[in-house]
Amino acid sequence: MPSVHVDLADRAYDVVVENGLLREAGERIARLGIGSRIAIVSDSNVAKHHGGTLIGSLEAAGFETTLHVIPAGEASKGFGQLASLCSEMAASRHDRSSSVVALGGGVVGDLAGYAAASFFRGVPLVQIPTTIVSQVDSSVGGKTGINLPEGKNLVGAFHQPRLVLVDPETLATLPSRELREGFAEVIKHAAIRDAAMLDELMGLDPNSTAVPADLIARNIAIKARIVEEDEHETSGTRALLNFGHTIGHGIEAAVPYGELLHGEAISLGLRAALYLSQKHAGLSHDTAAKVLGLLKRFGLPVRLDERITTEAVLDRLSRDKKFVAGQIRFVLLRAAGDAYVDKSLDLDDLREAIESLRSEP
Ligand SMILES: NC(=O)c1ccc[n+]([C@@H]2O[C@H](COP(=O)([O-])OP(=O)(O)OC[C@H]3O[C@@H](n4cnc5c(N)ncnc54)[C@H](O)[C@@H]3O)[C@@H](O)[C@H]2O)c1
Ligand SMILES: O=C(O)C(=O)C[C@@H](O)[C@H](O)[C@H](O)COP(=O)(O)O
Ligand SMILES: [Zn+2]
Repeated sequence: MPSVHVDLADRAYDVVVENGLLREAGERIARLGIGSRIAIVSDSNVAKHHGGTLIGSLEAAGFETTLHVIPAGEASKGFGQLASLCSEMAASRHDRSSSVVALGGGVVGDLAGYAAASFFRGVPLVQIPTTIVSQVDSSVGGKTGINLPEGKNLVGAFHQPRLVLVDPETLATLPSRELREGFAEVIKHAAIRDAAMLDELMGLDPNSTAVPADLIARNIAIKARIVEEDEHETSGTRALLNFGHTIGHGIEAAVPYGELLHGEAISLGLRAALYLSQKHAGLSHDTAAKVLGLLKRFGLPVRLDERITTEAVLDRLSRDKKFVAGQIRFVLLRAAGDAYVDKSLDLDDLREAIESLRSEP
């Protein structure tokens, strides 16, 4: 079964992808040689389906565990839940010999990851992702953090996990909306780095939770190679993973958190980025249509709800980390698999792209 090594000097780790892996989590984590106490962080849906299996496996391997369950959904990725989680960990007498295991989607992974980065100034983190978004994207690369009302992911830290355990079988319990949203990140990876995957995705059943392990691993490898090149997003390579995210994050934050799932907002952001890529980067109509067709095939939104105003989206996106000294660093696509960071666009260009989302594609 596939495994991807993320080669980051003293922060290197493996991402293991294997059906049934959750049941082996205890054994695998024990091999890391970390302390014997573990704070498991999960959410109200995931804990119900998969918490028992994880606790059983960790305890069989000799770990002492505490379980910390946050309410499911994006609204939990904020200071309130971070504070409660850190307090619960302190009250449970966790210390520098403890580790955090995140069991859930990207919300759990980002929040628990940030708690691990900051509790006692940093404790080891293991990610066990249970959504497509988290299996192909958020559990890998070390971005952790929380949202502010002003915008997405505005507070956080880089904290690489010590191990990532991806069990595709955990996707069996994922509802269909949450399954489909994950493909926005898969389509993003294909668009920026793997033109062949765009064609292959046409043959995938959008409603099946039996997502092939090798497709998940291929996405992880795309992300891992980019992260190895530019771990802290300083050279610009890692910014390519933000394709569709400038306007997407603006849309996600313009409505109450959780109303739109991350992948749904990114789908809209991808359509807007395709519009700008055709206009400013010479992207062909055929390639733009192919990517857009995939978003539609996976049932992702491509039209912006009229209740979401363009000004609200611009307000949120203008606080994004990709704005540096007033300049927008926007990811455009020249061709399938060929993305770059453009610095020539202004807010009027973005306004036009948001407006383009009002029409039927
Ligand atoms: N750190 C990164 O690099 C990175 C990358 C991509 C996304 N993100 C972040 O990830 C978040 C989105 O993650 P998400 O889409 O996984 O959302 P999520 O974590 O909210 O999960 C979506 C829903 O699915 C439920 N769920 C999760 N796994 C389940 C399972 N196996 N069975 C049944 N229900 C399950 C959850 O309870 C939740 O209701 C956003 O906050 C986004 O900003 C971070
Ligand atoms: O890992 C990255 O780098 C990404 O950009 C992956 C994105 O899919 C993800 O949504 C990430 O959280 C965005 O990060 P941000 O720094 O733009 O907030
Ligand atoms: Zn994303």
